[in-house]
Amino acid sequence: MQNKINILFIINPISGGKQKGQVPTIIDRYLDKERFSPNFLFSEHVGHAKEMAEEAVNKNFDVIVAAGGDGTINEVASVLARHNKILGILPLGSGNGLASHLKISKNIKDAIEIINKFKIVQIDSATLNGKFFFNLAGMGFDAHLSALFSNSKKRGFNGYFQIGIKQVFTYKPQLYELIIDGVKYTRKAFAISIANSSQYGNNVFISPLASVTDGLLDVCIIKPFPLLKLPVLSYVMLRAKAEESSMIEIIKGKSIIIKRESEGPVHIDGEPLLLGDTIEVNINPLSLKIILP
Ligand SMILES: Nc1ncnc2c1ncn2[C@@H]1O[C@H](COP(=O)(O)OP(=O)(O)OP(=O)(O)O)[C@@H](O)[C@H]1O
Repeated sequence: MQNKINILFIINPISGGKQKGQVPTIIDRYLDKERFSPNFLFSEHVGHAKEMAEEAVNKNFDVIVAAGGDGTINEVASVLARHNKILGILPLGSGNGLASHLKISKNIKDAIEIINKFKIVQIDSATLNGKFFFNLAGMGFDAHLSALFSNSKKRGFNGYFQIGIKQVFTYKPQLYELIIDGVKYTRKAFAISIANSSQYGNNVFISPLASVTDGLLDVCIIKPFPLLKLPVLSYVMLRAKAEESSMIEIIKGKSIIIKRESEGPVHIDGEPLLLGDTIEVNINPLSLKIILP
């Protein structure tokens, strides 16, 4: 008989605002144990999933499953991309942007079935000032919101929505200078998202035609807009119509430099970070092995 594959599940107990105590039991029930030998660890703080993933790759784990949202995936995948190991996803986050783009079911039993089938594909990753991201990074309103969200006790889609709706009334657009594959653009923007995948999560699309295997990033510039047009912007994103809308400009590229008015927050896969006024983003084509449907 072939050796079993050592697979580690790193579970974020707080992602998505749902209890995860039963998750190991459920995985144990549905995972193909002829093929896999499972282990389970819960993250205890920000950065812990990354530390555990580092330890695991040094201990012969070839597959690590991030059981959480985009932040958990980011911590685990940042390690796996460097070590050429395989990522699995159980989407148990609030937005689940990357998992939604990749059509990984949010039903845990179905998501485990995807792992059982063990189809491995390579996708692009990107770095922002040297830090990996896999779904979306951004600045402007997005980053402002994710900084507030991470300091609040609210989680889940409703949490995001409640904070977002208050902030949209007071946020002021910023001026940016962008150099995308050597071409210069000056734009005032409400937000700039740099998209590897198509969506923030919860089927809110910023770049509906984005591909995680095209070797390109989509720089999505949300132009300043009067508040009266907020429902239109919401419609555009929920109906995946950014390409047809005059409210969003999308420029594709591999190498992006953005100079902004001042230092401030950015977000990397939804997790906020304070950075200086110059941001550099690059794509790493087909650099992450991942289990996909
Ligand atoms: N035990 C813990 N206590 C507090 N924070 C944790 C713990 N374990 C992990 N974290 C942090 O929780 C944050 C949020 O995780 P994650 O992004 O997976 O969930 P989410 O925000 O609910 O989902 P999504 O990003 O898909 O919207 C990450 O920054 C992660 O580092």
